[in-house]
Amino acid sequence: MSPDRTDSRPLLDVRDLDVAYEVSGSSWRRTTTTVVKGVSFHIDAGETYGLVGESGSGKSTTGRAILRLAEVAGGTIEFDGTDLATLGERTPLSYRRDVQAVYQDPAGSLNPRHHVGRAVTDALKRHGTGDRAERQDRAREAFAQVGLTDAHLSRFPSEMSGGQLQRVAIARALVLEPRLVICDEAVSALDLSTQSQIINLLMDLQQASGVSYLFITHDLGVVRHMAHRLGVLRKGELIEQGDTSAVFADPQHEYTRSLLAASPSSHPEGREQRRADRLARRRGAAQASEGAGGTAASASPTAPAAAASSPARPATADMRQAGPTRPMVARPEGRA
Ligand SMILES: Nc1ncnc2c1ncn2[C@@H]1O[C@H](COP(=O)(O)OP(=O)(O)OP(=O)(O)O)[C@@H](O)[C@H]1O
Repeated sequence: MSPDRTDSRPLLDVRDLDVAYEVSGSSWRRTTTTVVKGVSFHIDAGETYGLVGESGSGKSTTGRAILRLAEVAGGTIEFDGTDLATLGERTPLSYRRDVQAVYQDPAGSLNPRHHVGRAVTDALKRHGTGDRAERQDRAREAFAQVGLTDAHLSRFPSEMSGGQLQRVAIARALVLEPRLVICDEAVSALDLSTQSQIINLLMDLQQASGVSYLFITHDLGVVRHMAHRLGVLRKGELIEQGDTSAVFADPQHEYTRSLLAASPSSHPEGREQRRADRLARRRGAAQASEGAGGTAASASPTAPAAAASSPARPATADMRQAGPTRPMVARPEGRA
């Protein structure tokens, strides 16, 4: 299913969000510190919104507020037109089903004594889905969707790799057919090749189901490939947001520029580009020493061309629908 929009209302609408944590346990004097300040953004159906910023900038806290795990001190969060503040203290099952999360450490959320298949069947059971046989069928289907086999269902977490466990976490989230998945550093702990596989898997699943992602990461390279739009958090404030390609091409804020400048060192695309640059330099040097005197560009059409033609692509990723060429989801008028 493609992410067709039938109306202009975003799936998630966060407005002027403040989140504060209590920093003093004293019963007579409650001291709080506001770590998310006046943050506003929206996510449309079928869209990926990247939330980036350095450590401690409030990315996870924003995700936690949407999941109702952190108290909203100001502003509103609307999901499909419903203000979460009106839902009452106990989060309704329907909301818990609609909004799922995938975290950095999948093993941490899996019971080491249970087969991983049970994580999926238990999720279905908690939400009252089907009988035992149906839940097992659904788990099998979900595993197949994320590239795992029936044999994986009866493995323990300790018998699986990090990438396989992340697939289990994704299967567990998606089997509930959520409308929004908050991916909080969901690929950060994976090696580059597995990271690319999981990113492509998430993008494929989005294409198939129309699910939206809030993709929280400090890795700008990942966001560049995943996100239709992105927001940059700094010290709890959203200092810049816009279409991913526009922000990368022309960052408006000095802080965004410094983040972008710092990102090549932490991402495969940077490594790939540096590798190509190194190759080009070596070839240039070799030519110079042979007395050819050619530049790297003239000496080696392939290396600089590779660097120039794929400035934004991780070396290991299958970027079928990367960044700017991905079909954009229609946005309501006047929105960032
Ligand atoms: N439970 C808590 N109680 C008090 N302060 C907290 C709590 N959780 C987070 N903080 C503080 O809130 C700020 C934002 O933290 P948050 O985890 O949202 O940042 P982040 O951008 O996700 O960082 P990282 O990339 O390191 O995960 C930090 O200063 C952090 O120390």
